[in-house]
Amino acid sequence: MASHGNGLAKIETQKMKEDKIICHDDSAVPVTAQTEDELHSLQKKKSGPNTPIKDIQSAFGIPTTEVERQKQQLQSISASLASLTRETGPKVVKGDPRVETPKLVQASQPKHTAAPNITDSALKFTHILYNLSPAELYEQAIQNEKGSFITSSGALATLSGAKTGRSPRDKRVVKDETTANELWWGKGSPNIEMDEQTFLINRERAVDYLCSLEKVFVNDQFLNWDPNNRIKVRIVSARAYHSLFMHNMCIRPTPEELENFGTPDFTIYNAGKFPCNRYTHYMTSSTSIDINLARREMVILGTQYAGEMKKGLFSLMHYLMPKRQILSLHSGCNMGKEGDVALFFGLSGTGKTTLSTDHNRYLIGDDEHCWSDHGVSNIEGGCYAKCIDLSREKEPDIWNAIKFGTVLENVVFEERTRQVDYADKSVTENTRAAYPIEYIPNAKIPCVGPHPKNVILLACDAFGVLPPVSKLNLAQTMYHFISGYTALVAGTEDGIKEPTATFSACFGAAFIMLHPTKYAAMLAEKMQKHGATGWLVNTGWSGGSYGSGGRIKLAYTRKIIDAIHSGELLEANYTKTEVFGLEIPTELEGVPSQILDPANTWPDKNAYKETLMKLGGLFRKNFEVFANYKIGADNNLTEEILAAGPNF
Ligand SMILES: Nc1ncnc2c1ncn2[C@@H]1O[C@H](COP(=O)(O)OP(=O)(O)OP(=O)(O)O)[C@@H](O)[C@H]1O
Ligand SMILES: O=C([O-])CC(=O)C(=O)O
Ligand SMILES: [Ca+2]
Ligand SMILES: [Mn+2]
Repeated sequence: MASHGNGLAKIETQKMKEDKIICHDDSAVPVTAQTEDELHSLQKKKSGPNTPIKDIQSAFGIPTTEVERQKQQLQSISASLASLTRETGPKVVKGDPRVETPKLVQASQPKHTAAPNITDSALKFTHILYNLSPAELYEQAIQNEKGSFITSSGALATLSGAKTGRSPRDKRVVKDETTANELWWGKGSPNIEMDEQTFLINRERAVDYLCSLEKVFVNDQFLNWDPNNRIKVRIVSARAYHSLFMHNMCIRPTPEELENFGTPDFTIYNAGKFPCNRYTHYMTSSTSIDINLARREMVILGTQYAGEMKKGLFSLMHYLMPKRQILSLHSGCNMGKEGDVALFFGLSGTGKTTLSTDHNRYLIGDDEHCWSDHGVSNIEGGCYAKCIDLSREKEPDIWNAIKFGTVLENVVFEERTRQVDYADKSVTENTRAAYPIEYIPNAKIPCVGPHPKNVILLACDAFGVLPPVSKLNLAQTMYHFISGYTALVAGTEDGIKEPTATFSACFGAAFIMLHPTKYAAMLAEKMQKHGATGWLVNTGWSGGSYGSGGRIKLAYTRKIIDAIHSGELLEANYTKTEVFGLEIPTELEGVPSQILDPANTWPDKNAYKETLMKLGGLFRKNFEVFANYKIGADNNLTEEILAAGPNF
């Protein structure tokens, strides 16, 4: 070996035979790409109509009809985003500017012959990210939206900003000649009026904001699994978080359905954090959620809480469906192996999602349904579960649904491992997971079912005086449905910090559009016709009020619900409670008998009686406004309902 100056031997490469020339452990054929760009372009395969075609002129092999269709689709989006006050702009282009810059599909713009009033906004391009996939939305969120992270289970953690719940006091509905007569206005109603002109001002504000952005997200999706009553919705939003949330919560079109989507029936303009102008008439804060039924549009300004979109669409359904003799319901819904369907009504936090998600039954949906002459259908394509104190043991199906694709709102996680701490309320109590319904293993797809057999009214009674379960007759069911009692659990509605007794007609006064008695009459008619049994289940306190007693164990509530489904509870022995006159079972397998009657659980009997009377009084007072309304065609029913309230 030849020695060099530094004393080390020079390594000589031996001449080898052809097959031994290169010494490597890589048996694969090397890439054929000549440049890095070329290599990266190999990575992505072209797919369905969601991917913009690169260049119309050289769209080799793509039929002109496809080019035409894409153009039409873009023109439709362009029309959605058009200013109502200016003649030009924005120019909309499909695709992410950073990824697709040189070759984009562009809507043909109207020709302007040396327009003297040309503006900068008319010269600007707005890039449209149309029905992106969850993976693409993850990338968009992580690149552009602070507070977006992948958790250890693969979910996308996001922050909803200053608002971590809905803002019902900032909701406005346009009052015009039609809606003035059709909708429920005034005391107790969720519909606070605004005029058409103000709506247009807010609409323009949202559209201008959205078009001023480099890119906006557009989702074209469906509501309602009943094919005869499907509604096409378009959601225009500023954040990937919003786009992924709605991707999960609305029904996802197949590529074929998307191709033939056409014009939407309803459009949401979600400007997120961009506020409304408080000098505008009717505006009382910098948040505004505006519904215009005639224009089939909704505008969101000054809140990024995604639940506003979900519940805004639910309000729309509460208007559209009753017109077709279909009852819209703020309820969960599941079905047993024998095809027995149960509805779970209840206000926020009472257990609709938790109790309709049941390993032994098929999940039809967790929150919003329709009941037509053909049975029930889910309005949505996903679930929106509370996740405060979520545990794998108590709620395994929800736990397992929190994986890739799921939006996790406002949760706290360990900095490095990204392990979520579901007990942490640092951001809010109202932490939420939004996931597609098929993430629940026993989801029933399509999400439809036969007529309900059981109608379960859930109340989270913070007073601790309502029994864990009572069997209701029809009049009692209607009384409690119209009352819509619960103790609102902190957080879902902005500004409410601890449980307080609330009454919310139809268990959803924030979303109904017509007078509560209209929905109640439809429910009574349907329950009677299909022989459904009503139940009142208290998922709240036992052994004392909030502060002294404790919340009824979820395991006991599940046993109660099981006994309702199986028919076992119908066969039980019953006694009647004082004041509310509720039929309560004396025994129920798996549940300690002494908790079935709340009178037995309170250490202080006088305190119990006092609290019971107090709640009875609150029910009475609340019902006064309904005393003058007739429910359905039958006068007897109205009287029976009035008599079904507390008696003392
Ligand atoms: N006995 C019980 N029954 C039902 N839920 C209980 C019970 N005890 C505690 N909980 C908890 O109460 C919460 C019920 O919330 P859930 O998400 O089911 O409400 P929801 O009715 O679906 O509300 P929303 O309409 O806001 O989605 C869950 O966090 C659940 O774990
Ligand atoms: O809308 C929300 O934020 C959550 C929800 O389901 C409800 O409040 O009923
Ligand atoms: Ca829910
Ligand atoms: Mn709800």
